[in-house]
Amino acid sequence: MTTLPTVLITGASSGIGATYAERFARRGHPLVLVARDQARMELLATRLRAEAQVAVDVLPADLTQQADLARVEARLREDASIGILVNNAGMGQSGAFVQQSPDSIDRLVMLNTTVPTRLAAAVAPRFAQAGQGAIVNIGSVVGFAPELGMTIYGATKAFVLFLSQGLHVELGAKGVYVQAVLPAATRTEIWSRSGVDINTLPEVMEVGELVDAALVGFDRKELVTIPPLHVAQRWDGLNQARQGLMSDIRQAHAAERYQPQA
Ligand SMILES: NC(=O)C1=CN([C@@H]2O[C@H](COP(=O)(O)OP(=O)(O)OC[C@H]3O[C@@H](n4cnc5c(N)ncnc54)[C@H](OP(=O)(O)O)[C@@H]3O)[C@@H](O)[C@H]2O)C=CC1
Ligand SMILES: N[C@@H](C=O)C(=O)O
Repeated sequence: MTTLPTVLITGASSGIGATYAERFARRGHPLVLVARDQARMELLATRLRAEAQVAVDVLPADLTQQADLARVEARLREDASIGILVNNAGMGQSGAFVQQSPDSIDRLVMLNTTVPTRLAAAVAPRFAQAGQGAIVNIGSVVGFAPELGMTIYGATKAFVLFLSQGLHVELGAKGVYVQAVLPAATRTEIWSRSGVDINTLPEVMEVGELVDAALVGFDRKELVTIPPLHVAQRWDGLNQARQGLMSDIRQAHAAERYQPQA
């Protein structure tokens, strides 16, 4: 009998993370749940142990606190049963750019960028050494859309996409699978937590549909999975345009249009 890898999921107390926990439990994977709300994770863990007969550990952590983050990193480094990391914990942006305080900027950037990077860095050497393992990073289509006015949030999600692509380049050949999942508006608490009434959004995906679609991409070993993107060629076109742009970067001289006029 093969033992399925344990899945460590951050932000597992609600929304997308809790739904990943449920889906991976149904597939028979043991779980480690990470978030701040211990009572909520214990309830979920009790239900999943009973429903799916899997081992579920609860690891409470405020990932914006260095000591808590270090504990989760240590678990990822030392627990060889963990074979899948789902970097899902994240927060939305409350208010416009000019309303941000230094603290709110630090928290948002840390949770959405530093934390997934540090956790990936904690587990990657072990996965690379083993020649297997998966890192799933939850980005957002907002990372494509500065027009939406969620400047810092969108920038963090653009970072998550780049991080995932870079990790794929560095770790893919070593047997480590990396997936970026880019949801659009999905029915979770992130909206109320950031002061947005979800009922004002024109369209919202249900969280179960989002995670099931993301897992279709996971099973196909897709690098980038965008469940709400209905025309897949749009992504291919964007990627080709990016590669075309790079082929016209010649670093020895400035382009003709920037040559000072005599
Ligand atoms: N819902 C949407 O429309 C979209 C969401 N996303 C992304 O999906 C991911 C999950 O969000 P979603 O499920 O929607 O929202 P939720 O608010 O439901 O979930 C966020 C999770 O992150 C945890 N979390 C928040 N702050 C911290 C912290 N400081 N330390 C540890 N855990 C923390 C929360 O748990 P606790 O409070 O217990 O700590 C919760 O489990 C995020 O990265 C988000 O950016 C992307 C695109 C669209
Ligand atoms: N979670 C949303 C913004 O706050 C999104 O990424 O669509």
